Amino acid sequence: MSFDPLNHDLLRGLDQRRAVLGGAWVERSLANANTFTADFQNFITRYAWHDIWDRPGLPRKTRRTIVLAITIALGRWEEYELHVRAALLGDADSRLTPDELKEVLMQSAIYAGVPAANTAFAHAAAILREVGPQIGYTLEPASPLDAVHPGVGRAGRTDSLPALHYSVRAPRNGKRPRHTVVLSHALGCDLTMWDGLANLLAADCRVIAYDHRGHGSSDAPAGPYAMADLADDAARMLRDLDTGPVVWIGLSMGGMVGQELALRHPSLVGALVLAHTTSGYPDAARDVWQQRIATVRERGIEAIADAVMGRYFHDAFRAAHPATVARFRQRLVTTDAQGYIGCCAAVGGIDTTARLGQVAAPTLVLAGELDQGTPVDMARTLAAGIPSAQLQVLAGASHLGAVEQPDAFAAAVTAFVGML
Ligand SMILES: O=C(O)CC1=CCC(=O)O1
Repeated sequence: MSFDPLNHDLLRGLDQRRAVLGGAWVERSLANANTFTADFQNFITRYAWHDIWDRPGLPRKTRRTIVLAITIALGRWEEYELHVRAALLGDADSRLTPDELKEVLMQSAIYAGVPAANTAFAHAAAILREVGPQIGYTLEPASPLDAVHPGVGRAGRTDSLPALHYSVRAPRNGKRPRHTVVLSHALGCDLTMWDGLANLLAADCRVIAYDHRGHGSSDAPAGPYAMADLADDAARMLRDLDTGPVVWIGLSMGGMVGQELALRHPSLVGALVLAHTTSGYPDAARDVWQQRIATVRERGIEAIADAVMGRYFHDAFRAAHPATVARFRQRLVTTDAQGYIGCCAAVGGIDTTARLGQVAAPTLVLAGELDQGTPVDMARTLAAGIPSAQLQVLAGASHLGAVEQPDAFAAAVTAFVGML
């Protein structure tokens, strides 16, 4: 067997170390080695940089994150600073943005303790001041009083009445929003039904979610309401928030409000996603809405809750996701009964079919293959009536398709929004 004079592990380790920490730092460290430290440098290059960092099982970015968290937890500030700098300046695939670094530090505050995170923030801020110009980042003054959870957004209420509770997520990329998107929930739900989609869209859009009157934390005035009232509510909120034309994404009742908003306030609607919704019910179904109102009035929302869950989610979903169903059921039965009844009247009375031709906004109509509340035929009527509408049917979805099939729903919405 021939003897290979090269120590491949050492050379591989050096390559990896250069890739993670930068060539200049590694050359300096090699040049500074001496009779006392050279063995140790050789050892860590092979064992840390080759044996561990060269393992393909985790992406380099994940390994960077692990090192940051551990050095914070151990208070190894020299090593931490080295890796913060390297993480911010690293290659495009493995570098951390300042916002991602912030998230690592926030999480470390919980797992390693606030004093450790305090020091970690101070060191990282000093490094950001230094490398900011290289990575296009400027530390600006900002008040902790203005800080909001980025996964929830800034909550607010309209000054005008009935007061509507809403949340606004700013685009996470810090740039001008690509669009302002409004998420409008179904009957008996609230704005939290949109959390997943809202956070996805907030990558580059301003995202507003709100509670309809009679729902969530919005006011519940005495009913009955008409769909025009709910659309005028939305218009009022959008004017308060100075949105200009929005991409309206509404599911079921939220889609009905979207239609009426586009008809009554066309300048506020740039595009529409009408999901699991209808432009009108046949007479028999209108009677069913009147029966539902009577039942809730006499016996409360609890009396209809199981039937509603049966329409919102199909059997297999209910069996596989009992906690999700329980959460939506709890939301439904804790909805203000007067507000719920008021909205049932608006939903039962929806009647836009004859006016759909006036909807000018580009529209995506989404239907659930298994939806019994608003069957696919109702979606076909919408798509046929709205001049620039396209129809997409989500296979295997029932009424709350956005909850049953969040990925398919999000894919359809993001593809549509991406084309606007
Ligand atoms: O409550 C239902 O059964 C279905 C429904 C109609 C309007 C809405 O938002 O959900």
